[in-house]
Amino acid sequence: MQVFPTKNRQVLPGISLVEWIPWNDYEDILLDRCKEGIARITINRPTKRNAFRPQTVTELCDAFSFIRDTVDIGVVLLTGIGPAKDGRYAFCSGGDQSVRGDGGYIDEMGLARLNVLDLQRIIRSLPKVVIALVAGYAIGGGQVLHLLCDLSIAADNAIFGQTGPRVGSFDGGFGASFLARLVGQRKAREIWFLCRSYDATQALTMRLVNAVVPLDTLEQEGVIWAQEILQHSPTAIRCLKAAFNAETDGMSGIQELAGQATHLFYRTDEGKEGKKAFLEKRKPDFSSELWLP
Ligand SMILES: CC(C)(COP(=O)(O)OP(=O)(O)OC[C@H]1O[C@@H](n2cnc3c(N)ncnc32)[C@H](O)[C@@H]1OP(=O)(O)O)[C@@H](O)C(=O)NCCC(=O)NCCSC(=O)c1cc(O)c2ccccc2c1O
Repeated sequence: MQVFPTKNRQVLPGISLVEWIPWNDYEDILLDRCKEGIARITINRPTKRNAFRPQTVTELCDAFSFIRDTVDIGVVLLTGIGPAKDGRYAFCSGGDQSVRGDGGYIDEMGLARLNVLDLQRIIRSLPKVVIALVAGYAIGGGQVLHLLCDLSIAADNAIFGQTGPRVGSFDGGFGASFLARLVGQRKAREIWFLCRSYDATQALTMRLVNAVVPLDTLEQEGVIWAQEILQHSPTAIRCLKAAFNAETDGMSGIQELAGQATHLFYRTDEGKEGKKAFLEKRKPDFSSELWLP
């Protein structure tokens, strides 16, 4: 992947606390990183209120995979570019209805896709912290994306809502069940059944977001939160994320948490002895290991 020359590109209003370095060339998104260990992904379709088409989602999946493999990045800020030419902001307005066909959203090959579901799982299982920075609309599948981020900071102009039952769609996965975990069954049913909009203060009250800040300080706040997280133990954070997921994500959540345990075990002398003995064609010697309480 190409690293471009330094150029601090602005995607939200306000002063940047870090220097963003463009990181890869995409059509629908912008991927930047800074030397402090933060990546920033920006949905860049302002004329559509940052709605996603299959290509947008493919690019987002690619960016998250790249971030996963970059060991000096610990936190990702996910946002939508703004303002649009009409002065309005959007985090993301969900699936691009203009390319919706029978069975999904039509990609360049003419295939109907719901590939945002893949993206949801990628964000969920990324062993790093993802923070949504929501300016303006987080609607439909865009509201679900913000929901799937570990933390969410809203600008004071943020508007959240579901439109599925109005536009003939629904997300019965994380979009319904994880929402209910966050805001409670009654509120989640209200959000989906009535398709109303909720402002940033209402979102904070129902615990849909962690904080509300002035629009001009949204990115700064995200960077400050990221910098605080980055001072802490990467292993503790990744195990905690897996532990939170295990509580809600069934067998795949347990798999993630167990994977972290295996990852740690492989780094111990005890774990290494098993492999070493196999390769040396001898019985493993675990006699120096203690059966700890
Ligand atoms: C987001 C809005 C409330 C903003 O309203 P506003 O009045 O500010 O702006 P406009 O409506 O005039 O929009 C400006 C401009 O953007 C276009 N646009 C906005 N949103 C979309 C969109 N989602 N798709 C395509 N285009 C969009 C709009 O047409 C205007 O274009 P012009 O050319 O006319 O200037 C409001 O725009 C709004 O309500 N948008 C639609 C929100 C919506 O219904 N989203 C889809 C929900 S369904 C979904 O997201 C979804 C996706 C999935 O992939 C799933 C997968 C699996 C399960 C479920 C899924 C799912 O539910």
